[in-house]
Amino acid sequence: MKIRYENSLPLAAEFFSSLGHAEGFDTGTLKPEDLIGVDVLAVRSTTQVHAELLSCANRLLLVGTATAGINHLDTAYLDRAGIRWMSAAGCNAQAVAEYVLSVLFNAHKQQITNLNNATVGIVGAGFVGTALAELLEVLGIACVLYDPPLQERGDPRDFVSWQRIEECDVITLHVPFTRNGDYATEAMINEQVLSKLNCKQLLINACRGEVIDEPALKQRLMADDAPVVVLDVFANEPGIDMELLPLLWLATPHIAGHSIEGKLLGTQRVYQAVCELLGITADKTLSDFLPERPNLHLDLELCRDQSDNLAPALSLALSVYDVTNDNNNFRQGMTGAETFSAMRKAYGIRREIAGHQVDGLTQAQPLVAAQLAQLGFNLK
Ligand SMILES: NC(=O)c1ccc[n+]([C@@H]2O[C@H](COP(=O)([O-])OP(=O)(O)OC[C@H]3O[C@@H](n4cnc5c(N)ncnc54)[C@H](O)[C@@H]3O)[C@@H](O)[C@H]2O)c1
Ligand SMILES: O=C(O)[C@H](O)[C@H](O)COP(=O)(O)O
Repeated sequence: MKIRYENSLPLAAEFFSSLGHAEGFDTGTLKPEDLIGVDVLAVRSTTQVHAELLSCANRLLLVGTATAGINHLDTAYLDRAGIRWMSAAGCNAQAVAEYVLSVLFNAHKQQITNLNNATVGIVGAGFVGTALAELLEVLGIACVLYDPPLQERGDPRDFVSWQRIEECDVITLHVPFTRNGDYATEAMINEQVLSKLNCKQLLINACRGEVIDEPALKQRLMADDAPVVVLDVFANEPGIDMELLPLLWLATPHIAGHSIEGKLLGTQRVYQAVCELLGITADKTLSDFLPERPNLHLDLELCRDQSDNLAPALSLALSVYDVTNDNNNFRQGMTGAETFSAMRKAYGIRREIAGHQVDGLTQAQPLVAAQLAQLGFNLK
């Protein structure tokens, strides 16, 4: 079994080397002839797997992407060619949900959005949308879901109309990037939608840049009553439109899903698919590789703050991950396509909430303790 893997899959050598001859390649360097004699190709979203790349592949059985998104795979071609493909669906849903939570807590802190009486409109109620809705429910923050494909398939949850989404205080996008079909998402946030949003509304995109019509967004953001916008993803990455950056409240270089757990789970899912292909048991688990849990200390004064019951969760969640640090680093370092890719490559992937232990709580704070435990913190 010959496996080629993109070097950005963390621990790929550890996972794959016992399965056969496993060899890494740097992003952007894989050539069609490198796939001669290869059985498995493992990538992340930064390798476009299309007919031309696969033109010399003579024994390819499986293409696995260690990501949630699949728009970098030509799945129609793979199906026609009889090559199996798989994605790591849901691997980084918690990471993206925690990214959005960090945005929301910063918006609350800076009085852009009062989360105590705001409604969050979640567009796309798959793995990420659902993980986010669960966090918001624990915190008592109102949210509504919009997902016509799921609704049509009989998902029993309550869904709202698009019109209701446009009225939400926060609109957060968690759909795949699709160009065809009844529910194509390409430019679903277009000039018409943007014209209905106002400066009290917050729009977050952590799915794919192409879901927003960027020229229309740029135009809209130049007006006085423009919505507040946060982008983790951009059209044409890594060669993004630099003129957009000063118009955004927060911007990050497509790292919403880059948690340690999310990335390792992505690699593990591809490893499991290869084991299945070989008919062997997948015996390597994430706990073999995850580092020790860091400790956090909760300031008990925050639990006594009667004016804002979100204060303890906000403080802890932002100490786990504060998106404004990534925003600052991005703005300081970003000069063009090369630095966009370099920043993503060098990103110090973070641990998720569940990877943290919290001390400082006493039996006098049972409600706060219950909320933090439901958010995923491990209480000492
Ligand atoms: N920024 C990041 O780092 C990052 C990380 C993970 C995922 N993503 C992106 O986010 C997307 C969503 O991730 P996921 O894991 O939740 O995927 P998912 O497939 O579980 O969920 C996507 C949901 O969107 C719904 N949907 C499709 N078209 C729609 C439309 N027109 N309107 C409303 N809903 C629609 C689907 O029915 C599905 O329920 C991925 O496809 C990926 O592109 C980005
Ligand atoms: O689709 C996904 O899973 C995410 O967008 C993922 O975080 C992308 O990360 P990359 O593959 O570019 O490292």
